[in-house]
Amino acid sequence: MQQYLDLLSHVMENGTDRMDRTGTGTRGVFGHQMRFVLSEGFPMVTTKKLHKKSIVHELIWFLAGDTNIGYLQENGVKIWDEWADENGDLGPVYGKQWRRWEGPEGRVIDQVKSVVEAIKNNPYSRRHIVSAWNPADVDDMALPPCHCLFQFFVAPQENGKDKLSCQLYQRSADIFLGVPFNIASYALLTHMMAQICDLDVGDFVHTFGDAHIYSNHFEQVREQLTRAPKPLPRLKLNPDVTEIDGFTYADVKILGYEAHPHIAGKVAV
Ligand SMILES: Nc1nc(=O)c2c([nH]1)NC[C@@H]1CN(c3ccc(C(=O)N[C@@H](CCC(=O)O)C(=O)O)cc3)CN21
Ligand SMILES: O=c1ccn([C@H]2C[C@H](O)[C@@H](COP(=O)(O)O)O2)c(=O)[nH]1
Repeated sequence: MQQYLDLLSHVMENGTDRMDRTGTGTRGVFGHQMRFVLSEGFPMVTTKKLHKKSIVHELIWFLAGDTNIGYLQENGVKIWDEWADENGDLGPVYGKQWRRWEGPEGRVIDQVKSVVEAIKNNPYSRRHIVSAWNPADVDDMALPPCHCLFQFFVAPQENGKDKLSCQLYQRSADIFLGVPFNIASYALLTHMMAQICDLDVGDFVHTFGDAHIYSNHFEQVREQLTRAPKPLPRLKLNPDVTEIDGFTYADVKILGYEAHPHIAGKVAV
């Protein structure tokens, strides 16, 4: 995960200090890109311990089209608690847009299902896109989507089997708390999509708009930068799952995850 450590030190050294919506203050850059070759290991940050549970349950929750934190709470995942209303609702956030985008005349679009079909039937298309950024709905969301658009790309390999890559555009990124989750989440999604479409995994490309470190995370970041990255774990998905809606928590195994101790930080609300 040298790419992640490079981003931390790049922003610490070259970022611009600004005030932000939460009143905390950030140091940030505009525009950055990281690339993870998924066949080399599962990109989970090793310089602080991450909660596998939060990452996997959150993705399953997005894929279920759910926008109420009830499922997360039942599974001990608290990362969305601060943004939910008294009924646990977040408004039309990721799950809604991924699975039930509402178009004109009541048309409902399942972007995830459409992209699975398109990858299977027309793999080299340049239109394999899912957008969570729905301008008509943004004002009703508890938080406008940060990881707002992703695209898949299928390419031939010498072994004769095609491979699937994914690129995410993240408009706003909390590098210390959010980004380690976002990397692992999209890497997991890419593995799931590849299995469903009978493809190998290619790269996960992570592209950022405003990539920032909150000022109350500087100390934690300095600590992390003293730590040496460890070898990456491997992901093992249950090979019997053949549909994107078929994955449960038990179908996702992360093997050999060795990390430095957890470093706590306050989330800016
Ligand atoms: N400021 C901010 N940063 C974010 O990363 C973020 C938001 N807001 N709002 C919406 C979601 C919620 N996300 C979150 C929220 C909290 C943690 C967090 O507190 N992480 C701790 C504990 C993790 C756990 O309980 O599993 C960590 O140490 O990673 C991470 C991501 C990502 N998003
Ligand atoms: O998946 C996520 C979700 C949120 N974030 C961070 C990025 C920002 O620090 C805040 C959102 O605030 P805005 O004012 O709406 O940009 O949450 C993240 O890094 N990853």
